[in-house]
Amino acid sequence: MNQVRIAIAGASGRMGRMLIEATLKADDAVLVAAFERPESTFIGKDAGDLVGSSCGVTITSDVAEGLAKADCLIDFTRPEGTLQHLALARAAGCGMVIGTTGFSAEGKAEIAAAARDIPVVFAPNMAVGVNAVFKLLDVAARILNEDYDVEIIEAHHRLKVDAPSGTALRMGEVVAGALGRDLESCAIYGREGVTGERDGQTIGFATVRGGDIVGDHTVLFAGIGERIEITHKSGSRMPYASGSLRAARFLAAHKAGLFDMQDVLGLK
Ligand SMILES: NC(=O)C1=CN([C@@H]2O[C@H](COP(=O)(O)OP(=O)(O)OC[C@H]3O[C@@H](n4cnc5c(N)ncnc54)[C@H](O)[C@@H]3O)[C@@H](O)[C@H]2O)C=CC1
Ligand SMILES: O=C(O)C1=N[C@H](C(=O)O)C[C@H](O)C1
Repeated sequence: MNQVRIAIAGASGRMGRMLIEATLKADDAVLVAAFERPESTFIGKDAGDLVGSSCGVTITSDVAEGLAKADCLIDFTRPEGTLQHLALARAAGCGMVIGTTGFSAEGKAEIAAAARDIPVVFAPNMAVGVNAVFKLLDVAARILNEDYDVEIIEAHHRLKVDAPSGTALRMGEVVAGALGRDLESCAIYGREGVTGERDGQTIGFATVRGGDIVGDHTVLFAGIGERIEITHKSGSRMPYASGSLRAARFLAAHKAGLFDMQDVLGLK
């Protein structure tokens, strides 16, 4: 069996550790490199030690050298880190799975440009269940159409730095697309003071941050006399890691191109 050679950026992060664990457990993938920032106290440590089983891969900040051994870089870091890694992956001809959220429009354009040379899966949520929910939202929005007010509520742990979550924003894009609206012009990110009555064309977002909530998302369609709520709740980060490995295997069959998890799961 040809094993996919995986490099992981942000190795000591919440997702980095989960990805190391998932890769070490997979029969068809092998961990070949693990990266951290130069100032990290984890540099020089065995990546496997982060999940309780040494594996002989030393955490390094030399991304270019590590990528020379890899088929795919899985990156869950921060936009600025991901974009630096992207340039190195492009130079090395290495595929990339990008789970990082919070990119500006310019950052997204950089990813699209790099994907002309290397294969990239870029998705705000790698979990199969969330990607199923994206499809359900499209169907629900088309059926309910203009008669229901749409509000998107998300909750995450206290350490999350971007808001609304990438997943909530994608949910907004799916619903807006189904209703023929442009999310950029119809999104309302929070309300305060005398806001006036609700404009039926808007899509509202509400963000909750606290404790160790892994990730909850609800899309509420509020009508007259009834409400529909479509909810996904994450109990673990492992579905994100398993989905990322699935994306890495998918990339092995592609030379270049920008994909998301809907492509990986055959949902388009
Ligand atoms: N697409 C998906 O399915 C999911 C996406 N995420 C996203 O992944 C990202 C990371 O999430 P967590 O693991 O919870 O964060 P975290 O804070 O636990 O880990 C981030 C890691 O990236 C490293 N890092 C930060 N800035 C860097 C830079 N400039 N260069 C290189 N490395 C850098 C940190 O040292 C750390 O190891 C976030 O954007 C989050 O929203 C998280 C879970 C699922
Ligand atoms: O930061 C997180 O934790 C998560 N981030 C992603 C997002 O912003 O949507 C995915 C998931 O919700 C967990």
